[in-house]
Amino acid sequence: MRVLGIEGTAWCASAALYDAETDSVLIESNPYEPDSGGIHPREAAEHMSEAIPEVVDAALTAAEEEYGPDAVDAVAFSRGPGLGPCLRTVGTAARSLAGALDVPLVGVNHMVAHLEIGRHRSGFENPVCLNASGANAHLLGYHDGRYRVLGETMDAGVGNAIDKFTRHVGWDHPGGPKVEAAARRYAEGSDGLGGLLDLPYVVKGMDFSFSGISSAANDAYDDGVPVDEICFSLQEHVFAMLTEVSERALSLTGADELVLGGGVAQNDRLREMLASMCDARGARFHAPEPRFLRDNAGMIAVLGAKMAAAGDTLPVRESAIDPNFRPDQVPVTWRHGESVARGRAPGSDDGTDADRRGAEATVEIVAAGGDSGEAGAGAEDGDAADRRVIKRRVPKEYRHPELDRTLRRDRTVAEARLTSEARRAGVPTPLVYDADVPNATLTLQHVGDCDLAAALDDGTERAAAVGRHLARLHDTGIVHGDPTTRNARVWTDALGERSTTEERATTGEEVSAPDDRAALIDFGLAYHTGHVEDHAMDLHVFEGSVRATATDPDPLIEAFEAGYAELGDDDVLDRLRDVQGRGRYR
Ligand SMILES: C[C@@H](O)[C@H](NC(=O)OP(=O)(O)OC[C@H]1O[C@@H](n2cnc3c(N)ncnc32)[C@H](O)[C@@H]1O)C(=O)O
Ligand SMILES: Nc1ncnc2c1ncn2[C@@H]1O[C@H](COP(=O)(O)OP(=O)(O)OP(=O)(O)O)[C@@H](O)[C@H]1O
Ligand SMILES: [Fe+2]
Repeated sequence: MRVLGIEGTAWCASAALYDAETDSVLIESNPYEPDSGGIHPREAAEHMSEAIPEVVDAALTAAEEEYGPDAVDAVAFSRGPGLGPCLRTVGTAARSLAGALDVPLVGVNHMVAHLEIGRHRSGFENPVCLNASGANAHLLGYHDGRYRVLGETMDAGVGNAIDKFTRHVGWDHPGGPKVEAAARRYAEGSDGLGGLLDLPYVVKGMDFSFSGISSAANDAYDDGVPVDEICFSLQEHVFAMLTEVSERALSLTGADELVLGGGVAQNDRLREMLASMCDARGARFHAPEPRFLRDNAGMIAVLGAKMAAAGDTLPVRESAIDPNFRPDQVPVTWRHGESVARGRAPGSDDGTDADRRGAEATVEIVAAGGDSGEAGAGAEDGDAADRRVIKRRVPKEYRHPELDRTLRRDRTVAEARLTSEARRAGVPTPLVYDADVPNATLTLQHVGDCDLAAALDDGTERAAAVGRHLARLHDTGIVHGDPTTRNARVWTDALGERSTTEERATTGEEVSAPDDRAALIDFGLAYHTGHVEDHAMDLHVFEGSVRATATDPDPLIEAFEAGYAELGDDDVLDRLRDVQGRGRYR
């Protein structure tokens, strides 16, 4: 099969021919280069009108020279996301070409193409994908016929966040390569260990935000901080955030393969950090060559061929473009019926016997021994009575040592403090026996029999309990920051069997029986806030983790929201709808 692909979502007019038999890709591109400032949508659309016919003609001529008049079996095009006027030009060109050649039309989601090209080139079976492009930044994982958005930016795309700073400085578009060069200059001038500006680092579970860091970088420039130092610090923070959430996604899904896509993936430092993180956890990492990273029609043609082979073609009347086309809207027809093995099924390692490794920390489970009065007072009844957890936030090689120290210290302090505060607010959490801040190590009570992730099949009661726990937490002005199915621990004995005395004794509250079936752990990203938006994000993060790991997420999510509604604020649930409805592809 040979497919002609057309791309033109924003800046790159491109056409490509993919020959599936030889796995060869020929790409013809013509980029739009703004005279000043960023991408102007009108100018970009004018560029597409001129350049798309040219690149299509060049690709088609090359195809017919090599393969004769029947060179093309299907025409694939980027349907979205992207700028409406640009997408319309591409759509029109694709429809008329498919008509003229009398071949099927394939509508490709541009972000899924950024993912699939990495999967295709690496040969990985079921990777998590980090899309680091101009207008987007998100993590995708395949589950049950769809690519789920495991985490994403809460505001700007990663390239746009960097370009916002370079525009402020007066540099030409695109800014990313210039920031990379300036950062390298700075690192070389200081043996890679140059001082780091303190910039906002915002991660909530697998979601993240760049708006604060772009503004802080602009302010630093206005205050006279040398621009190379700002570029270096900007990269160190932004890419560490992306690497951290990627590691969390690997940990949550149990995947052991990561692929990278998008224009920002051309950055050496980002690739270095991701490779280092994967190496440290025994995962495989792949970033395709640069011509497949920045926007290009090669990736559209390659995915187009897989879709066409699966019969996933479009009648012209249904081929409208979609500027807000999300990757999780796409039925993944070309992987239909695939049973995908994970390195480790989510939650299969239930943490009862083995030592654990989360995304941030190693967790060692130890017997407290007979010498501790504390453990006797607080520990669970039954077999696990004497077990404790030693949680060490290990240094991460991939991030700058200063940032690494700060994050490990701050999170250890936050976790010790807020785990205890939450407990006082009536939320079951482990007792904190010891906090060794210089070594970023906590000694905690061992709670639960397994992670909620391992008990989702029969988890509605527990999901409701987690909803009530978050409502109690929010009511005291705390957000958890990372309430995933791996950060809720549950007891697996039959409902009602377990005594509730311990919780009553420690919280002073009469908890209903199902509520002590689940405890919250891992308060390292928790903080105080009364903002409805932050509370809603907690719910959003939990639901995202359920969607990423449960076979049948809807009843769990319903139970979770009902639990939250019992004790929580309706405004938060309303805001959750808002958060969910917000398209980020503008
Ligand atoms: C929807 C579609 O139109 C959009 N396309 C897009 O954003 O172009 P892409 O080629 O994936 O990425 C361009 C971005 O990639 C950045 N970039 C390019 N080279 C870079 C480098 N060496 N370091 C950092 N950023 C870089 C640019 O500054 C620019 O922000 C997308 O994929 O989100
Ligand atoms: N107090 C505890 N009682 C029982 N098990 C625990 C406890 N603390 C941690 N664990 C186990 O260890 C795993 C990792 O712990 P934790 O989530 O605190 O680490 P982390 O590295 O911060 O993880 P992540 O960032 O991936 O959520 C948990 O999913 C759980 O299985
Ligand atoms: Fe792109």
